[in-house]
Amino acid sequence: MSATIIDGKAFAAGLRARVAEDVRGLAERGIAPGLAVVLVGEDPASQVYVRNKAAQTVEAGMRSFQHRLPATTSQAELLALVHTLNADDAVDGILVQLPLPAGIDAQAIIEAIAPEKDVDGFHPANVGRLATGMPGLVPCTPLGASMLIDSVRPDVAGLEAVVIGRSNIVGKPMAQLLLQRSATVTIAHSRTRDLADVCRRADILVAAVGRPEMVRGDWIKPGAVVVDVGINRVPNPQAEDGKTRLVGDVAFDEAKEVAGAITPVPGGVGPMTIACLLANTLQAAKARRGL
Ligand SMILES: Nc1nc2c(c(=O)[nH]1)N[C@@H](CN(C=O)c1ccc(C(=O)N[C@@H](CCC(=O)O)C(=O)O)cc1)CN2
Repeated sequence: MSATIIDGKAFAAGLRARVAEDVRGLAERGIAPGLAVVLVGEDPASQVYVRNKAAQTVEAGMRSFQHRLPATTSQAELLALVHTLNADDAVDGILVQLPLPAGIDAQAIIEAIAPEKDVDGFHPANVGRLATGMPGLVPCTPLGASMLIDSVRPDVAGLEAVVIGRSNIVGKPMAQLLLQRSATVTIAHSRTRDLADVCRRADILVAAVGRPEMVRGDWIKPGAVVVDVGINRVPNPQAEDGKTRLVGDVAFDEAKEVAGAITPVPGGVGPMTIACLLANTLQAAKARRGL
Protein backbone atom coordinates (compact mmCIF):
# COMPACT_ATOMS: atom_id res chain seq x y z
CA MET A 1 0.00 0.00 0.00
CA SER A 2 1.27 3.45 -0.85
CA ALA A 3 1.79 6.07 1.89
CA THR A 4 -0.12 9.31 2.37
CA ILE A 5 2.08 12.03 0.89
CA ILE A 6 2.23 14.94 3.33
CA ASP A 7 1.86 18.15 1.33
CA GLY A 8 4.21 20.57 3.08
CA LYS A 9 3.75 23.20 0.38
CA ALA A 10 -0.01 23.39 0.98
CA PHE A 11 0.41 23.25 4.77
CA ALA A 12 2.97 26.07 4.63
CA ALA A 13 0.63 28.19 2.48
CA GLY A 14 -2.11 27.72 5.09
CA LEU A 15 0.24 28.70 7.93
CA ARG A 16 1.41 31.81 6.04
CA ALA A 17 -2.23 32.79 5.47
CA ARG A 18 -2.94 32.47 9.22
CA VAL A 19 0.14 34.57 10.03
CA ALA A 20 -0.95 37.21 7.50
CA GLU A 21 -4.41 37.37 9.08
CA ASP A 22 -2.89 37.93 12.52
CA VAL A 23 -0.55 40.57 11.09
CA ARG A 24 -3.58 42.43 9.66
CA GLY A 25 -5.02 42.49 13.17
CA LEU A 26 -1.80 44.03 14.50
CA ALA A 27 -1.78 46.59 11.65
CA GLU A 28 -5.15 47.86 12.87
CA ARG A 29 -3.38 48.63 16.16
CA GLY A 30 -0.52 50.37 14.34
CA ILE A 31 1.94 47.50 14.74
CA ALA A 32 4.05 46.22 11.82
CA PRO A 33 6.30 43.29 12.72
CA GLY A 34 9.75 43.53 11.11
CA LEU A 35 12.20 40.80 10.13
CA ALA A 36 15.87 41.51 9.39
CA VAL A 37 17.71 38.86 7.35
CA VAL A 38 21.48 39.02 7.02
CA LEU A 39 23.32 37.26 4.20
CA VAL A 40 27.11 37.16 4.14
CA GLY A 41 28.72 36.03 0.89
CA GLU A 42 27.29 34.70 -2.34
CA ASP A 43 26.30 31.10 -1.64
CA PRO A 44 23.76 30.45 -4.43
CA ALA A 45 21.31 28.40 -2.34
CA SER A 46 21.43 30.95 0.50
CA GLN A 47 20.71 33.76 -1.96
CA VAL A 48 17.53 31.96 -3.08
CA TYR A 49 16.42 31.26 0.52
CA VAL A 50 17.02 34.89 1.55
CA ARG A 51 15.13 36.21 -1.48
CA ASN A 52 12.21 33.89 -0.68
CA LYS A 53 12.25 34.93 2.98
CA ALA A 54 12.05 38.61 2.05
CA ALA A 55 9.25 38.03 -0.50
CA GLN A 56 7.16 35.92 1.89
CA THR A 57 7.71 38.39 4.76
CA VAL A 58 6.28 41.21 2.65
CA GLU A 59 3.43 38.98 1.39
CA ALA A 60 2.46 38.33 5.01
CA GLY A 61 2.23 42.10 5.59
CA MET A 62 5.42 42.39 7.64
CA ARG A 63 8.40 44.68 7.14
CA SER A 64 11.48 43.09 5.57
CA PHE A 65 15.01 44.41 6.12
CA GLN A 66 17.71 42.76 4.04
CA HIS A 67 21.43 43.12 4.73
CA ARG A 68 23.74 41.65 2.11
CA LEU A 69 27.39 41.72 3.06
CA PRO A 70 30.45 40.62 1.06
CA ALA A 71 32.18 37.30 1.82
CA THR A 72 35.16 39.34 3.05
CA THR A 73 33.09 40.72 5.99
CA SER A 74 34.93 40.28 9.28
CA GLN A 75 33.40 38.77 12.39
CA ALA A 76 33.68 42.17 14.12
CA GLU A 77 31.71 43.86 11.30
CA LEU A 78 29.00 41.23 11.43
CA LEU A 79 28.79 41.49 15.23
CA ALA A 80 28.45 45.27 14.90
CA LEU A 81 25.49 44.83 12.51
CA VAL A 82 23.82 42.35 14.89
CA HIS A 83 24.22 44.84 17.76
CA THR A 84 22.64 47.59 15.61
CA LEU A 85 19.69 45.31 14.76
CA ASN A 86 19.30 44.32 18.43
CA ALA A 87 18.88 48.01 19.25
CA ASP A 88 16.54 48.80 16.33
CA ASP A 89 12.95 49.02 17.56
CA ALA A 90 11.54 48.38 14.06
CA VAL A 91 13.19 44.95 14.04
CA ASP A 92 11.34 42.16 15.87
CA GLY A 93 13.25 39.25 14.37
CA ILE A 94 16.88 38.79 13.32
CA LEU A 95 18.11 35.92 11.18
CA VAL A 96 21.68 35.44 10.02
CA GLN A 97 21.62 33.03 7.10
CA LEU A 98 23.79 29.93 7.54
CA PRO A 99 26.30 28.72 6.53
CA LEU A 100 28.60 31.68 7.16
CA PRO A 101 31.90 32.04 5.28
CA ALA A 102 34.97 30.37 6.79
CA GLY A 103 36.60 32.63 9.32
CA ILE A 104 33.35 33.72 10.98
CA ASP A 105 32.41 31.88 14.15
CA ALA A 106 28.69 31.18 13.65
CA GLN A 107 28.13 30.37 17.33
CA ALA A 108 29.56 33.76 18.40
CA ILE A 109 27.16 35.49 15.99
CA ILE A 110 24.17 33.44 17.20
CA GLU A 111 25.00 34.28 20.81
CA ALA A 112 25.15 38.02 19.96
CA ILE A 113 21.51 38.06 18.77
CA ALA A 114 19.09 39.27 21.45
CA PRO A 115 17.21 36.09 22.51
CA GLU A 116 13.83 37.82 22.18
CA LYS A 117 14.65 38.61 18.50
CA ASP A 118 16.23 35.21 17.76
CA VAL A 119 13.57 33.96 15.33
CA ASP A 120 15.84 31.06 14.35
CA GLY A 121 15.65 29.77 17.92
CA PHE A 122 19.39 29.01 17.90
CA HIS A 123 20.48 31.20 20.85
CA PRO A 124 21.42 29.14 23.94
CA ALA A 125 18.66 30.91 25.89
CA ASN A 126 16.03 29.62 23.45
CA VAL A 127 17.70 26.20 23.24
CA GLY A 128 17.47 26.00 27.05
CA ARG A 129 13.84 27.12 27.03
CA LEU A 130 12.94 24.36 24.58
CA ALA A 131 14.88 21.77 26.59
CA THR A 132 13.11 22.78 29.81
CA GLY A 133 9.64 23.07 28.29
CA MET A 134 9.44 26.86 28.70
CA PRO A 135 7.83 29.02 26.01
CA GLY A 136 10.38 30.48 23.58
CA LEU A 137 11.40 30.65 19.96
CA VAL A 138 11.80 27.19 18.40
CA PRO A 139 14.03 26.47 15.35
CA CYS A 140 11.95 26.73 12.18
CA THR A 141 12.73 23.47 10.39
CA PRO A 142 12.00 21.11 13.31
CA LEU A 143 9.00 23.24 14.28
CA GLY A 144 7.62 22.85 10.75
CA ALA A 145 8.43 19.12 10.72
CA SER A 146 6.57 18.63 14.01
CA MET A 147 3.52 20.42 12.59
CA LEU A 148 3.55 18.03 9.62
CA ILE A 149 3.80 15.05 11.99
CA ASP A 150 0.87 16.47 14.00
CA SER A 151 -1.19 16.70 10.82
CA VAL A 152 -1.11 12.93 10.33
CA ARG A 153 -0.35 11.58 13.85
CA PRO A 154 -1.61 14.11 16.43
CA ASP A 155 -0.85 11.85 19.40
CA VAL A 156 2.70 10.49 19.46
CA ALA A 157 2.75 9.73 23.19
CA GLY A 158 4.47 6.40 23.83
CA LEU A 159 5.46 5.94 20.18
CA GLU A 160 9.05 5.16 19.17
CA ALA A 161 10.61 8.15 17.41
CA VAL A 162 14.03 7.99 15.78
CA VAL A 163 15.78 11.17 14.66
CA ILE A 164 18.79 10.59 12.42
CA GLY A 165 21.14 13.56 12.82
CA ARG A 166 22.31 15.48 15.87
CA SER A 167 22.73 19.02 14.55
CA ASN A 168 21.82 21.99 16.73
CA ILE A 169 19.59 23.29 13.92
CA VAL A 170 17.47 20.22 13.28
CA GLY A 171 18.30 16.93 15.03
CA LYS A 172 18.53 18.05 18.66
CA PRO A 173 15.53 20.44 18.66
CA MET A 174 13.48 17.88 16.71
CA ALA A 175 14.20 15.31 19.41
CA GLN A 176 13.17 17.84 22.09
CA LEU A 177 9.87 18.56 20.34
CA LEU A 178 9.06 14.85 20.08
CA LEU A 179 10.06 14.31 23.72
CA GLN A 180 7.77 17.19 24.74
CA ARG A 181 4.94 15.20 23.14
CA SER A 182 5.93 12.13 25.16
CA ALA A 183 7.38 10.07 22.32
CA THR A 184 10.20 7.66 23.20
CA VAL A 185 13.05 9.35 21.37
CA THR A 186 16.33 8.00 20.01
CA ILE A 187 18.86 10.31 18.35
CA ALA A 188 20.91 8.32 15.85
CA HIS A 189 24.03 9.63 14.09
CA SER A 190 27.11 8.66 12.10
CA ARG A 191 28.51 6.56 14.98
CA THR A 192 25.25 4.69 15.68
CA ARG A 193 25.65 0.94 15.32
CA ASP A 194 23.09 -1.01 13.24
CA LEU A 195 21.40 2.18 12.07
CA ALA A 196 18.99 0.32 9.79
CA ASP A 197 17.80 -1.81 12.73
CA VAL A 198 17.38 1.28 14.92
CA CYS A 199 15.28 2.90 12.19
CA ARG A 200 13.14 -0.22 11.74
CA ARG A 201 11.68 0.19 15.22
CA ALA A 202 10.58 3.81 14.56
CA ASP A 203 6.90 4.71 14.42
CA ILE A 204 8.11 8.23 13.61
CA LEU A 205 11.33 8.47 11.59
CA VAL A 206 12.96 11.85 10.98
CA ALA A 207 15.95 11.91 8.63
CA ALA A 208 18.24 14.93 8.88
CA VAL A 209 21.69 13.73 7.89
CA GLY A 210 22.38 15.39 4.55
CA ARG A 211 23.17 12.13 2.74
CA PRO A 212 21.18 11.60 -0.45
CA GLU A 213 18.67 8.73 -0.22
CA MET A 214 20.54 7.05 2.63
CA VAL A 215 17.38 5.69 4.31
CA ARG A 216 16.16 2.75 2.23
CA GLY A 217 12.67 1.28 2.04
CA ASP A 218 13.63 -1.77 4.09
CA TRP A 219 14.76 0.49 6.99
CA ILE A 220 11.17 1.59 7.52
CA LYS A 221 8.58 0.03 9.81
CA PRO A 222 5.33 -0.59 7.91
CA GLY A 223 2.91 2.27 8.58
CA ALA A 224 5.55 4.62 10.05
CA VAL A 225 5.46 8.39 9.60
CA VAL A 226 8.61 9.34 7.69
CA VAL A 227 9.79 12.95 7.71
CA ASP A 228 12.60 13.80 5.32
CA VAL A 229 14.51 16.95 6.23
CA GLY A 230 17.34 16.38 3.74
CA ILE A 231 17.81 18.70 0.79
CA ASN A 232 20.52 17.26 -1.46
CA ARG A 233 21.36 18.32 -4.99
CA VAL A 234 22.45 15.36 -7.11
CA PRO A 235 23.24 15.00 -10.83
CA ASN A 236 20.16 14.41 -12.94
CA PRO A 237 20.95 11.69 -15.48
CA GLN A 238 17.74 12.55 -17.38
CA ALA A 239 18.85 16.15 -18.01
CA GLU A 240 21.22 16.70 -20.93
CA ASP A 241 22.30 20.16 -19.78
CA GLY A 242 24.03 18.89 -16.61
CA LYS A 243 21.23 20.19 -14.40
CA THR A 244 20.80 18.71 -10.96
CA ARG A 245 17.72 17.47 -9.09
CA LEU A 246 16.77 17.63 -5.44
CA VAL A 247 16.50 14.49 -3.34
CA GLY A 248 16.04 13.97 0.39
CA ASP A 249 17.83 11.70 2.83
CA VAL A 250 15.17 9.03 2.21
CA ALA A 251 14.84 6.89 -0.93
CA PHE A 252 11.33 8.19 -1.54
CA ASP A 253 10.07 5.68 -4.13
CA GLU A 254 11.02 2.72 -1.94
CA ALA A 255 9.92 4.34 1.33
CA LYS A 256 6.46 5.36 0.14
CA GLU A 257 5.60 1.70 -0.45
CA VAL A 258 6.19 0.89 3.24
CA ALA A 259 5.46 4.07 5.23
CA GLY A 260 2.02 5.15 6.41
CA ALA A 261 2.78 8.79 5.63
CA ILE A 262 5.83 10.51 4.18
CA THR A 263 7.06 14.01 3.34
CA PRO A 264 8.41 14.48 -0.20
CA VAL A 265 11.50 16.46 -1.23
CA PRO A 266 10.92 19.03 -2.56
CA GLY A 267 7.55 20.14 -1.21
CA GLY A 268 7.69 18.63 2.29
CA VAL A 269 9.52 20.11 5.25
CA GLY A 270 11.43 22.75 3.19
CA PRO A 271 8.49 25.16 2.62
CA MET A 272 7.59 24.89 6.33
CA THR A 273 10.95 26.45 7.28
CA ILE A 274 10.08 29.90 5.94
CA ALA A 275 6.42 29.69 7.03
CA CYS A 276 7.59 28.95 10.60
CA LEU A 277 10.08 31.82 10.37
CA LEU A 278 7.14 34.16 9.70
CA ALA A 279 5.19 32.59 12.59
CA ASN A 280 8.22 33.07 14.88
CA THR A 281 8.59 36.71 13.79
CA LEU A 282 4.93 37.32 14.61
CA GLN A 283 5.40 35.60 17.98
CA ALA A 284 8.49 37.73 18.71
CA ALA A 285 6.68 40.94 17.70
CA LYS A 286 3.78 40.15 20.02
CA ALA A 287 6.00 39.07 22.91
CA ARG A 288 8.14 42.24 22.67
CA ARG A 289 4.96 44.27 23.10
CA GLY A 290 3.60 42.09 25.89
CA LEU A 291 0.69 40.88 23.73
N1 LIG B 1 19.74 30.96 9.69
C1 LIG B 1 19.30 29.85 9.07
N2 LIG B 1 20.03 29.34 8.08
C2 LIG B 1 19.60 28.20 7.46
C3 LIG B 1 18.36 27.61 7.82
C4 LIG B 1 17.62 28.18 8.87
O1 LIG B 1 16.53 27.68 9.29
N3 LIG B 1 18.11 29.31 9.47
N4 LIG B 1 17.86 26.51 7.11
C5 LIG B 1 18.50 26.12 5.87
C6 LIG B 1 18.02 26.77 4.62
N5 LIG B 1 16.64 27.26 4.57
C7 LIG B 1 16.36 28.41 5.20
O2 LIG B 1 17.19 29.21 5.53
C8 LIG B 1 15.65 26.66 3.72
C9 LIG B 1 15.89 25.45 3.13
C10 LIG B 1 14.95 24.92 2.23
C11 LIG B 1 13.78 25.58 1.94
C12 LIG B 1 12.81 25.08 0.93
O3 LIG B 1 11.77 25.65 0.76
N6 LIG B 1 13.15 24.01 0.18
C13 LIG B 1 12.36 23.56 -0.92
C14 LIG B 1 13.29 23.33 -2.12
C15 LIG B 1 13.99 24.57 -2.52
C16 LIG B 1 14.97 24.36 -3.66
O4 LIG B 1 14.53 24.12 -4.77
O5 LIG B 1 16.19 24.46 -3.41
C17 LIG B 1 11.69 22.24 -0.59
O6 LIG B 1 12.25 21.45 0.19
O7 LIG B 1 10.61 22.01 -1.14
C18 LIG B 1 13.55 26.79 2.55
C19 LIG B 1 14.48 27.32 3.43
C20 LIG B 1 20.00 26.36 5.94
N7 LIG B 1 20.31 27.65 6.45
